[in-house]
Amino acid sequence: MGSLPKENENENENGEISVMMVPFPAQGHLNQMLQLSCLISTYGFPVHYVGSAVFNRQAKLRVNGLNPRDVAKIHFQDLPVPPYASPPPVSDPSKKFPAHLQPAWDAAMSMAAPLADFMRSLALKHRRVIVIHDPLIGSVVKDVATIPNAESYAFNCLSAYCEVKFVFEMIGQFCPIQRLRELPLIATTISDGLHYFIGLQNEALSLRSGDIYNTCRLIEGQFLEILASKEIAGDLKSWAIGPLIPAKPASNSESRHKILQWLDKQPPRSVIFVTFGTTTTLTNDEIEVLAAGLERSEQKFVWVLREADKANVFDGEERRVELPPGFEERIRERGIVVREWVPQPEILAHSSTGGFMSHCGWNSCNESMKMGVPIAAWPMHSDQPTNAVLVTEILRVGLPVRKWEETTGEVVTAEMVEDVVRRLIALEEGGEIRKRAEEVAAVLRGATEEGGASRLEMDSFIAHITRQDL
Ligand SMILES: O=c1ccn([C@@H]2O[C@H](COP(=O)(O)OP(=O)(O)O[C@H]3O[C@H](CO)[C@@H](O)[C@H](O)[C@H]3O)[C@@H](O)[C@H]2O)c(=O)[nH]1
Repeated sequence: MGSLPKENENENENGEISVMMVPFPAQGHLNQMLQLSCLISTYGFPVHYVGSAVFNRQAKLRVNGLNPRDVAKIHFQDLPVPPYASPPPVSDPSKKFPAHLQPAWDAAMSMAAPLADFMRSLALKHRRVIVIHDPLIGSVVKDVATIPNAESYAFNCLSAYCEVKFVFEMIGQFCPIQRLRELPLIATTISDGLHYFIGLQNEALSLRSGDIYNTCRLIEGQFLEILASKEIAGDLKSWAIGPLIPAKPASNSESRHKILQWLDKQPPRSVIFVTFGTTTTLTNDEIEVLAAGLERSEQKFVWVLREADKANVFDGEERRVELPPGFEERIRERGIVVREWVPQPEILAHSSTGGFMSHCGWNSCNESMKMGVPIAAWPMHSDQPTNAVLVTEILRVGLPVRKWEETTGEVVTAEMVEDVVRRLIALEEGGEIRKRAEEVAAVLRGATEEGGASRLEMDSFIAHITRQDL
């Protein structure tokens, strides 16, 4: 274990409480945990962000929409993990789930012992230690049960709608929401390895003292109520405190990214932003279809063409994904393709961005909704098909590229891409969806400002963890 971190002077006010954050090692989870870390730190607590050196470095490097000054207040604690394989992602249309990340997740399980030492060291110095962990990695904090003045909370990085589907699937009971029953089991969209891994976390999850959700009660209230029911949550308290992504994303670099400079020159709401998170590897056929569809739509676009992350993003070169011959020359006047990491929240917040073709990872959904950008939903795996239904059918802030349950494998065509891009950017239908997206954005922004619904729940969580009952 590294040397114990120092705590800032401005943290004295609440110095009797120390908070430890334990993220699941994958980008879509690291950044939500970092956003929550920064929010908690504004209440004056020392916040320790705990993980392997590689994943802590990744979280810091890819700070997303957060103010670097706020991130600087977080104490990153590197814990040892054994070496693990970092193979390249697989491009297989029938297996979209990033099973190549499993070695990193398995290695993270060995953090339990050093993490327990760290918890104990904090527990000696503070009245109470609060451990906030991703439910996907709950077993590494199981020693919380042996420390009288420590308690743990699960921070759920999925939509409440998806959590409902997931929970009823896990307990094997009849899901009360018919639309969720119609969707394929989540277990069929993840790898067997992750399925087994999740099973390992469940026992430790029973130790938690409450649940935190990165969503807003004003848009997902009915699903949060199901999750809080006696049948599911017992007597556990829960708090919906999101979406955590700042409404005005801060820039994390000195210079303005070239995509933002390009967007500066485009008319308002004229550009579709196309990107599929950090766990998607498109097949060559999908790349061809997407390229042809974007070209035929005759709309402006920004396309981030990246492969899924490797288990160690610093390990070797990323494979360069190739486009159909001549594509980039033909679209030069109205499109831009990049292959590197981009400031996604800033791009979504740009006034020229009029739509977002997305795989519907929960971060992307939250970012898009908070910035008021309508979504063209092309889900790939895991929670994404469920999120796609949430945003297109329930919240009505997007259109499906395809209906997940009606198609399988390689069936998105260039015509489908062309059609959805036109409808979203150029046709009246898109205007109506945009209006709805702007309404939802106003609700979410209000909720996360001081005195708003999500911020009040955060205040309530803070009041709970600082209660005087020890
Ligand atoms: O060039 C890039 C690429 C990604 N991002 C950010 O990376 C995050 C990606 O997260 P998300 O949209 O949730 O997609 P995934 O990376 O695929 O996230 C995984 O984790 C999510 C949270 O559990 C799940 O909802 C997804 O299904 C799962 O694949 C977002 O914050 C993006 O803004 C960038 O800022 N720049």
